[in-house]
Amino acid sequence: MLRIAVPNKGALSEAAQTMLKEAGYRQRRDSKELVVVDSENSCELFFLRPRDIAVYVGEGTLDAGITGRDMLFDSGAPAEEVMPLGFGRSTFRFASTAGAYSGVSDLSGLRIATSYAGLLGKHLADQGVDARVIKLDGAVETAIRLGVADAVADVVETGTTLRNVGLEVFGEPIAHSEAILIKRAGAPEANGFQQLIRRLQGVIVARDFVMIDYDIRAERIDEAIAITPGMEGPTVSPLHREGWVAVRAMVPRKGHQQVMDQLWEIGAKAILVTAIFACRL
Ligand SMILES: Nc1ncnc2c1ncn2[C@@H]1O[C@H](COP(=O)(O)OP(=O)(O)OP(=O)(O)O)[C@@H](O)[C@H]1O
Ligand SMILES: O=P(O)(O)OC[C@H]1O[C@H](OP(=O)(O)OP(=O)(O)O)[C@H](O)[C@@H]1O
Ligand SMILES: [Mg+2]
Repeated sequence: MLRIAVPNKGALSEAAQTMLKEAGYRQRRDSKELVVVDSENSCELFFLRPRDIAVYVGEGTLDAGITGRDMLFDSGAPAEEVMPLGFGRSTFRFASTAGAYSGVSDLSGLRIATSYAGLLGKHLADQGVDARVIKLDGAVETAIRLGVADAVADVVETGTTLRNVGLEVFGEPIAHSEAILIKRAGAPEANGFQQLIRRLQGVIVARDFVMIDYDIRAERIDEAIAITPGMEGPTVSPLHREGWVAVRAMVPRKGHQQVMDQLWEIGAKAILVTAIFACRL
Protein backbone atom coordinates (compact mmCIF):
# COMPACT_ATOMS: atom_id res chain seq x y z
CA MET A 1 0.00 0.00 0.00
CA LEU A 2 1.25 3.46 -0.93
CA ARG A 3 1.10 5.74 2.12
CA ILE A 4 0.22 9.34 1.18
CA ALA A 5 0.20 12.38 3.52
CA VAL A 6 -2.49 15.01 2.86
CA PRO A 7 -2.87 18.40 4.64
CA ASN A 8 -5.77 18.06 7.11
CA LYS A 9 -6.22 21.82 7.70
CA GLY A 10 -5.13 25.20 6.41
CA ALA A 11 -4.66 26.87 3.05
CA LEU A 12 -3.68 23.69 1.14
CA SER A 13 -6.16 21.23 2.61
CA GLU A 14 -9.22 21.69 0.42
CA ALA A 15 -7.35 22.04 -2.88
CA ALA A 16 -5.18 19.00 -2.11
CA GLN A 17 -8.24 16.87 -1.37
CA THR A 18 -9.98 18.09 -4.54
CA MET A 19 -6.93 17.17 -6.60
CA LEU A 20 -6.76 13.66 -5.10
CA LYS A 21 -10.50 13.24 -5.68
CA GLU A 22 -10.07 14.21 -9.35
CA ALA A 23 -7.20 11.73 -9.50
CA GLY A 24 -9.61 8.98 -8.45
CA TYR A 25 -8.67 8.49 -4.80
CA ARG A 26 -11.18 7.95 -2.02
CA GLN A 27 -12.38 10.97 -0.06
CA ARG A 28 -12.69 11.20 3.68
CA ARG A 29 -16.26 11.43 4.93
CA ASP A 30 -15.64 14.29 7.38
CA SER A 31 -12.77 16.41 8.68
CA LYS A 32 -12.39 14.27 11.80
CA GLU A 33 -11.34 11.22 9.78
CA LEU A 34 -7.53 11.13 9.99
CA VAL A 35 -6.76 7.92 8.06
CA VAL A 36 -8.57 6.63 4.98
CA VAL A 37 -7.84 3.17 3.56
CA ASP A 38 -8.42 3.20 -0.21
CA SER A 39 -8.12 -0.49 -1.07
CA GLU A 40 -9.33 0.00 -4.66
CA ASN A 41 -6.24 2.11 -5.32
CA SER A 42 -3.95 0.20 -2.93
CA CYS A 43 -3.15 3.24 -0.82
CA GLU A 44 -3.71 4.79 2.58
CA LEU A 45 -4.29 8.52 3.02
CA PHE A 46 -3.04 10.12 6.24
CA PHE A 47 -4.49 13.54 7.06
CA LEU A 48 -1.78 15.52 8.86
CA ARG A 49 -0.76 19.10 9.56
CA PRO A 50 1.02 20.47 6.45
CA ARG A 51 3.96 21.50 8.63
CA ASP A 52 4.48 17.91 9.81
CA ILE A 53 4.18 16.22 6.42
CA ALA A 54 7.81 16.73 5.37
CA VAL A 55 8.92 15.26 8.71
CA TYR A 56 6.93 12.02 8.23
CA VAL A 57 8.01 11.69 4.61
CA GLY A 58 11.64 12.55 5.47
CA GLU A 59 11.67 9.82 8.13
CA GLY A 60 10.39 7.34 5.56
CA THR A 61 7.23 6.56 7.59
CA LEU A 62 5.10 7.77 4.68
CA ASP A 63 5.94 7.31 0.97
CA ALA A 64 4.55 10.54 -0.49
CA GLY A 65 3.10 13.81 0.73
CA ILE A 66 1.51 17.05 -0.36
CA THR A 67 2.84 20.16 1.37
CA GLY A 68 4.07 23.69 0.64
CA ARG A 69 7.57 24.20 -0.79
CA ASP A 70 8.19 26.81 1.96
CA MET A 71 7.24 24.24 4.61
CA LEU A 72 9.58 21.63 3.11
CA PHE A 73 12.51 24.11 3.25
CA ASP A 74 11.50 25.26 6.70
CA SER A 75 11.44 21.73 8.12
CA GLY A 76 14.96 20.89 6.96
CA ALA A 77 13.65 17.30 6.69
CA PRO A 78 15.41 14.94 4.23
CA ALA A 79 12.53 15.03 1.74
CA GLU A 80 12.59 16.26 -1.87
CA GLU A 81 10.19 17.90 -4.31
CA VAL A 82 8.95 15.50 -7.00
CA MET A 83 6.55 17.83 -8.84
CA PRO A 84 4.78 21.18 -8.36
CA LEU A 85 0.98 20.89 -8.14
CA GLY A 86 -0.10 24.35 -9.37
CA PHE A 87 -2.09 25.54 -6.35
CA GLY A 88 -1.37 27.21 -2.98
CA ARG A 89 0.95 29.74 -4.58
CA SER A 90 2.43 32.30 -2.18
CA THR A 91 5.58 34.30 -1.56
CA PHE A 92 7.51 34.49 1.69
CA ARG A 93 8.48 38.09 2.42
CA PHE A 94 9.75 40.62 4.91
CA ALA A 95 7.30 43.29 6.07
CA SER A 96 7.28 46.17 8.51
CA THR A 97 5.86 49.65 8.95
CA ALA A 98 6.02 51.70 5.75
CA GLY A 99 9.50 52.97 4.92
CA ALA A 100 11.17 51.52 8.03
CA TYR A 101 13.58 49.23 6.15
CA SER A 102 14.50 48.69 2.53
CA GLY A 103 16.21 45.31 2.53
CA VAL A 104 17.49 42.39 4.58
CA SER A 105 20.80 44.16 5.25
CA ASP A 106 18.92 46.75 7.36
CA LEU A 107 17.88 44.02 9.81
CA SER A 108 21.22 43.36 11.56
CA GLY A 109 20.76 43.29 15.34
CA LEU A 110 16.95 43.57 15.04
CA ARG A 111 14.11 41.18 15.99
CA ILE A 112 12.20 39.37 13.20
CA ALA A 113 9.01 37.46 14.02
CA THR A 114 8.09 34.42 11.92
CA SER A 115 6.47 30.99 12.04
CA TYR A 116 9.09 29.77 9.52
CA ALA A 117 12.21 29.99 11.72
CA GLY A 118 14.13 27.39 9.68
CA LEU A 119 13.51 29.11 6.35
CA LEU A 120 14.24 32.59 7.75
CA GLY A 121 17.35 31.40 9.63
CA LYS A 122 18.81 29.90 6.42
CA HIS A 123 18.06 33.07 4.46
CA LEU A 124 19.69 35.32 7.09
CA ALA A 125 22.76 33.07 7.19
CA ASP A 126 23.00 33.13 3.36
CA GLN A 127 22.78 36.92 3.41
CA GLY A 128 25.29 37.21 6.30
CA VAL A 129 22.80 39.10 8.47
CA ASP A 130 22.87 38.56 12.23
CA ALA A 131 19.33 39.17 13.53
CA ARG A 132 17.22 37.66 16.31
CA VAL A 133 14.49 35.29 15.10
CA ILE A 134 11.33 35.38 17.24
CA LYS A 135 9.43 32.13 16.57
CA LEU A 136 5.64 32.48 16.71
CA ASP A 137 2.91 30.02 15.71
CA GLY A 138 0.83 32.32 13.48
CA ALA A 139 -0.76 35.76 13.09
CA VAL A 140 2.81 37.09 13.16
CA GLU A 141 1.74 40.37 11.51
CA THR A 142 0.56 41.61 14.94
CA ALA A 143 3.99 41.15 16.55
CA ILE A 144 5.24 44.58 15.47
CA ARG A 145 2.32 46.51 16.95
CA LEU A 146 2.70 44.56 20.20
CA GLY A 147 6.39 45.45 20.36
CA VAL A 148 7.70 41.89 20.11
CA ALA A 149 9.48 42.39 16.78
CA ASP A 150 10.85 45.10 14.45
CA ALA A 151 9.96 43.23 11.26
CA VAL A 152 8.13 40.04 10.27
CA ALA A 153 8.83 37.36 7.69
CA ASP A 154 5.61 35.67 6.57
CA VAL A 155 3.56 34.15 3.80
CA VAL A 156 1.97 36.78 1.55
CA GLU A 157 -0.64 35.89 -1.04
CA THR A 158 -3.06 38.74 -1.71
CA GLY A 159 -1.40 41.10 0.83
CA THR A 160 -4.76 41.72 2.58
CA THR A 161 -3.55 40.58 6.00
CA LEU A 162 -0.57 42.96 5.86
CA ARG A 163 -2.70 45.89 4.69
CA ASN A 164 -5.17 45.32 7.49
CA VAL A 165 -2.47 45.89 10.10
CA GLY A 166 -0.82 48.74 8.17
CA LEU A 167 2.36 46.88 7.19
CA GLU A 168 4.22 46.86 3.87
CA VAL A 169 6.56 44.33 2.31
CA PHE A 170 10.19 45.32 1.73
CA GLY A 171 13.24 43.78 0.07
CA GLU A 172 13.32 40.86 -2.36
CA PRO A 173 10.98 37.87 -1.83
CA ILE A 174 12.70 35.28 0.35
CA ALA A 175 10.97 32.34 -1.35
CA HIS A 176 8.26 31.49 -3.88
CA SER A 177 6.04 28.64 -2.84
CA GLU A 178 3.25 26.41 -4.09
CA ALA A 179 1.90 23.01 -3.15
CA ILE A 180 4.28 20.21 -4.13
CA LEU A 181 4.44 16.41 -4.08
CA ILE A 182 7.35 15.17 -1.96
CA LYS A 183 9.14 11.89 -1.28
CA ARG A 184 12.04 10.89 0.98
CA ALA A 185 15.30 12.31 -0.42
CA GLY A 186 17.31 9.74 -2.35
CA ALA A 187 14.95 6.88 -1.45
CA PRO A 188 13.69 4.50 -4.13
CA GLU A 189 10.11 5.14 -5.18
CA ALA A 190 7.52 3.03 -3.39
CA ASN A 191 5.16 0.73 -5.31
CA GLY A 192 2.41 2.82 -6.87
CA PHE A 193 4.36 6.10 -6.63
CA GLN A 194 4.73 6.42 -10.41
CA GLN A 195 1.00 5.80 -10.79
CA LEU A 196 0.30 8.63 -8.30
CA ILE A 197 2.56 10.97 -10.32
CA ARG A 198 0.82 10.05 -13.60
CA ARG A 199 -2.61 10.59 -12.08
CA LEU A 200 -1.68 13.99 -10.61
CA GLN A 201 -0.10 15.04 -13.91
CA GLY A 202 -3.33 13.96 -15.61
CA VAL A 203 -5.35 16.22 -13.32
CA ILE A 204 -3.02 19.18 -13.96
CA VAL A 205 -3.20 18.72 -17.74
CA ALA A 206 -6.99 18.29 -17.65
CA ARG A 207 -7.20 21.58 -15.75
CA ASP A 208 -4.80 23.50 -17.98
CA PHE A 209 -5.88 22.24 -21.42
CA VAL A 210 -9.08 21.99 -23.46
CA MET A 211 -9.84 19.96 -26.60
CA ILE A 212 -10.56 21.87 -29.79
CA ASP A 213 -12.28 20.41 -32.88
CA TYR A 214 -12.86 22.21 -36.18
CA ASP A 215 -13.25 21.77 -39.93
CA ILE A 216 -10.91 23.50 -42.38
CA ARG A 217 -10.21 23.51 -46.12
CA ALA A 218 -7.41 21.01 -46.86
CA GLU A 219 -5.22 23.64 -48.54
CA ARG A 220 -5.10 25.66 -45.28
CA ILE A 221 -4.11 22.76 -43.03
CA ASP A 222 -0.50 23.97 -42.54
CA GLU A 223 -1.70 27.35 -41.24
CA ALA A 224 -4.21 25.61 -38.99
CA ILE A 225 -1.59 23.26 -37.54
CA ALA A 226 0.64 26.25 -36.79
CA ILE A 227 -2.22 27.66 -34.65
CA THR A 228 -3.10 24.34 -32.97
CA PRO A 229 0.06 22.19 -32.97
CA GLY A 230 -1.38 19.92 -30.23
CA MET A 231 0.82 17.92 -27.86
CA GLU A 232 2.30 15.49 -30.37
CA GLY A 233 0.68 16.79 -33.55
CA PRO A 234 -3.06 17.22 -34.14
CA THR A 235 -5.33 14.48 -35.43
CA VAL A 236 -6.38 15.29 -39.00
CA SER A 237 -9.22 13.17 -40.42
CA PRO A 238 -10.99 13.25 -43.77
CA LEU A 239 -14.37 14.97 -43.79
CA HIS A 240 -17.30 13.70 -45.87
CA ARG A 241 -17.07 16.87 -47.92
CA GLU A 242 -14.73 17.37 -50.87
CA GLY A 243 -11.61 19.45 -50.05
CA TRP A 244 -12.24 19.68 -46.28
CA VAL A 245 -10.62 17.99 -43.23
CA ALA A 246 -11.52 17.74 -39.52
CA VAL A 247 -8.85 18.65 -36.95
CA ARG A 248 -8.65 17.74 -33.25
CA ALA A 249 -5.97 19.07 -30.89
CA MET A 250 -5.33 19.99 -27.25
CA VAL A 251 -4.79 23.70 -26.62
CA PRO A 252 -4.04 25.64 -23.41
CA ARG A 253 -7.28 26.61 -21.67
CA LYS A 254 -5.84 30.10 -21.17
CA GLY A 255 -6.09 31.85 -24.52
CA HIS A 256 -8.39 29.30 -26.19
CA GLN A 257 -10.75 32.13 -27.29
CA GLN A 258 -7.86 33.80 -29.18
CA VAL A 259 -7.08 30.45 -30.81
CA MET A 260 -10.74 30.19 -31.91
CA ASP A 261 -10.56 33.73 -33.37
CA GLN A 262 -7.39 32.89 -35.30
CA LEU A 263 -8.94 29.70 -36.69
CA TRP A 264 -12.05 31.62 -37.73
CA GLU A 265 -9.80 34.14 -39.54
CA ILE A 266 -8.31 31.39 -41.72
CA GLY A 267 -11.75 30.00 -42.58
CA ALA A 268 -12.28 27.25 -40.01
CA LYS A 269 -15.88 26.24 -39.38
CA ALA A 270 -17.71 24.29 -36.64
CA ILE A 271 -15.09 25.21 -34.04
CA LEU A 272 -15.90 23.36 -30.81
CA VAL A 273 -14.07 23.54 -27.49
CA THR A 274 -14.69 20.87 -24.85
CA ALA A 275 -13.26 20.27 -21.37
CA ILE A 276 -10.96 17.32 -20.76
CA PHE A 277 -12.35 15.22 -17.90
CA ALA A 278 -9.25 13.09 -17.32
CA CYS A 279 -6.11 12.16 -19.25
CA ARG A 280 -2.81 10.26 -19.33
CA LEU A 281 -0.26 11.69 -21.70
N1 LIG B 1 -3.22 32.87 2.11
C1 LIG B 1 -2.57 31.89 1.51
N2 LIG B 1 -2.73 31.66 0.21
C2 LIG B 1 -2.08 30.66 -0.41
N3 LIG B 1 -1.23 29.83 0.21
C3 LIG B 1 -1.06 30.03 1.50
C4 LIG B 1 -1.72 31.04 2.22
N4 LIG B 1 -1.37 30.95 3.50
C5 LIG B 1 -0.53 29.91 3.56
N5 LIG B 1 -0.33 29.36 2.36
C6 LIG B 1 0.52 28.25 2.02
O1 LIG B 1 -0.09 27.10 2.55
C7 LIG B 1 0.87 26.28 3.18
C8 LIG B 1 0.39 25.94 4.56
O2 LIG B 1 0.02 27.09 5.26
P1 LIG B 1 -1.08 27.04 6.37
O3 LIG B 1 -1.44 28.40 6.70
O4 LIG B 1 -2.14 26.09 5.98
O5 LIG B 1 -0.29 26.35 7.54
P2 LIG B 1 0.00 26.88 8.96
O6 LIG B 1 0.08 28.35 8.96
O7 LIG B 1 1.15 26.15 9.54
O8 LIG B 1 -1.21 26.32 9.68
P3 LIG B 1 -2.27 27.11 10.49
O9 LIG B 1 -2.52 28.37 9.72
O10 LIG B 1 -3.44 26.17 10.49
O11 LIG B 1 -1.66 27.30 11.83
C9 LIG B 1 2.20 27.01 3.07
O12 LIG B 1 2.92 26.38 2.03
C10 LIG B 1 1.85 28.41 2.66
O13 LIG B 1 2.77 28.98 1.75
O1 LIG C 1 -1.63 37.84 1.80
P1 LIG C 1 -2.88 37.18 2.31
O2 LIG C 1 -3.78 36.74 1.20
O3 LIG C 1 -3.59 38.02 3.32
O4 LIG C 1 -2.48 35.79 2.99
C1 LIG C 1 -1.41 35.72 3.90
C2 LIG C 1 -1.86 35.26 5.25
O5 LIG C 1 -2.37 33.93 5.18
C3 LIG C 1 -1.69 33.11 6.12
O6 LIG C 1 -2.34 33.16 7.35
P2 LIG C 1 -3.25 32.01 7.95
O7 LIG C 1 -4.66 32.26 7.60
O8 LIG C 1 -2.68 30.69 7.61
O9 LIG C 1 -3.09 32.28 9.51
P3 LIG C 1 -1.76 32.07 10.40
O10 LIG C 1 -1.02 33.36 10.34
O11 LIG C 1 -2.32 31.79 11.73
O12 LIG C 1 -1.00 30.94 9.82
C4 LIG C 1 -0.34 33.78 6.25
O13 LIG C 1 0.31 33.41 7.46
C5 LIG C 1 -0.68 35.25 6.20
O14 LIG C 1 -1.05 35.73 7.47
MG1 LIG D 1 -1.15 29.77 8.24
